Amino acid sequence: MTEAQEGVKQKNPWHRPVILLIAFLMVIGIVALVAIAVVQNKQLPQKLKYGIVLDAGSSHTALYIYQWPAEKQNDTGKVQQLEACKVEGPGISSYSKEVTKAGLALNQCLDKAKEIIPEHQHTETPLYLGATAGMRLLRLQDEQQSQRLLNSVEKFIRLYPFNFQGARIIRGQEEGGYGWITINYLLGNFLKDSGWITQLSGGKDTETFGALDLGGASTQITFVPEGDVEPEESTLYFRLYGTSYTVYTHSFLCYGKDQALKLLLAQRKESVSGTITSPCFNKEYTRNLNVTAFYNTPCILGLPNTTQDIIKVIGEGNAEECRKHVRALFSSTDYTLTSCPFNCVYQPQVQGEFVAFSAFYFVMNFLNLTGKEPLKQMKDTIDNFCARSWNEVKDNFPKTRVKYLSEYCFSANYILILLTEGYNFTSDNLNKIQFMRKIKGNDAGWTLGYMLNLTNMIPAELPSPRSLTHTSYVTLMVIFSLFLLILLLLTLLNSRGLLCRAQKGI
Ligand SMILES: O=c1[nH]cnc2c1ncn2[C@@H]1O[C@H](COP(=O)(O)OP(=O)(O)O)[C@@H](O)[C@H]1O
Ligand SMILES: [Ca+2]
Repeated sequence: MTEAQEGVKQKNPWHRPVILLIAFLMVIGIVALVAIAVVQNKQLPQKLKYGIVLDAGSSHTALYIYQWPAEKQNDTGKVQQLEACKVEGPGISSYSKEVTKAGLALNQCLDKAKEIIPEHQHTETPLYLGATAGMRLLRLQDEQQSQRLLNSVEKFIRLYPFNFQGARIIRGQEEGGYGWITINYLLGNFLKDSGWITQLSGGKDTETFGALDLGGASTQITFVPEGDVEPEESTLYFRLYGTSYTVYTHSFLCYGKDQALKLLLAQRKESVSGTITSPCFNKEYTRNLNVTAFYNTPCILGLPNTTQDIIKVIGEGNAEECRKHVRALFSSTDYTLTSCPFNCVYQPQVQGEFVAFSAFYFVMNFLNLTGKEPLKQMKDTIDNFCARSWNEVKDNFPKTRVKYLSEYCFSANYILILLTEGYNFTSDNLNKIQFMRKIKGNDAGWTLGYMLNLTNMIPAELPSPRSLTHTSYVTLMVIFSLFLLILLLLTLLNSRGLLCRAQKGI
């Protein structure tokens, strides 16, 4: 050993352990980097799974195909809608007199599902059919007939190779609850970030959004209230991803927009000439109602007192008056199946954000009122639309279905009163409602939540994290890279220091 080297060793007695430590830390850093990259980028088998849900609504049936990666079925937001197929013709409850036709009508959409889903997966693909308020009403009218209809539909669906789980009429509470699950699942509200970092720091729970669903025969409101929920029949308890939710829900049968229109027109007194006037239709609009067919619903107790088979409805186009008629619906006990529907039904104060979908969206979207417009602007827009003559409206919207177009004046006023006087939204919190048809490419509705629940795809507890979120991945990579860089610099500085000292012969 030279004198200089001896000197370095004596003046820097710690240099060897420091270098050893730095080398050791560098090795750890490199191993960590490689481990993170391997975990994050490990090849996951790409098997996809499928599920089918048929939404047998009062006005029409729709078939939804969902798809998800087999290995990630318990993660939130992994299930995606692959296809929505609208079944031709009316809802299945309209086939009560010709039950075999209800199933036949489904064949186009079921054939489409056969084409879309790979053949070798047909038998493992679950298929559910849930019928809503149209069938609830038919069951009230004639329970046996509604069962015959469901049996006939089931028989037809069994001709297909899918793993059919049966056709049933879902309860109003389920319809509300599954709609709430769907929107919050799609918005990612059950779990903001399932990555390691978030979970290690306590896993933040996000506020859920309330769900407002307006169908043809019923409407549902579902949300997590601030205080306690009562009574029991309006309470849903969910444990999802490690969090417990107590949810208020109520479904108003007969208060979907099609049944509500029947209730509204049944209130009107017919004139001697067999006509009724209604402020809820545009001026110059006329419609002939076949009395037996139109009023054939258990929502109306008995047919209106009329001598005619056909009643002519004449529009007056007056939104202010229309709202008075709608208001009367909410307190009337004359015709409604559920007497005293809104004032007597317990509902906690609405709170938080809401998503309003189905007919809420269709109607408000038509009137360009989906941008959280203030109440006054909503009223003005609706008033102006109702005041337009039917001929002008028809000319302006030649592509819109006449059935929908003719009812937008009524539907919009109905929605306004339902929200403000039924559900008690005020001008201050009406802007908490987002009118949406789709969330991230998926239709907002009860079907996705129904399938997630029946296939046990929402775990009660938080699944153990398998890989990192992109943010966590990038953060860890940056931290370890910086760590390695610092070590590298330290090593360089250290060796330069040694060199200098060696050169200076210290
Ligand atoms: O484009 C549209 N414009 C207006 N209303 C629509 C449109 N598409 C569907 N609807 C309405 O949405 C409602 C859907 O109700 P659905 O058939 O789901 O009944 P349900 O949920 O009460 O069983 C019906 O009133 C239907 O007329
Ligand atoms: Ca519906």
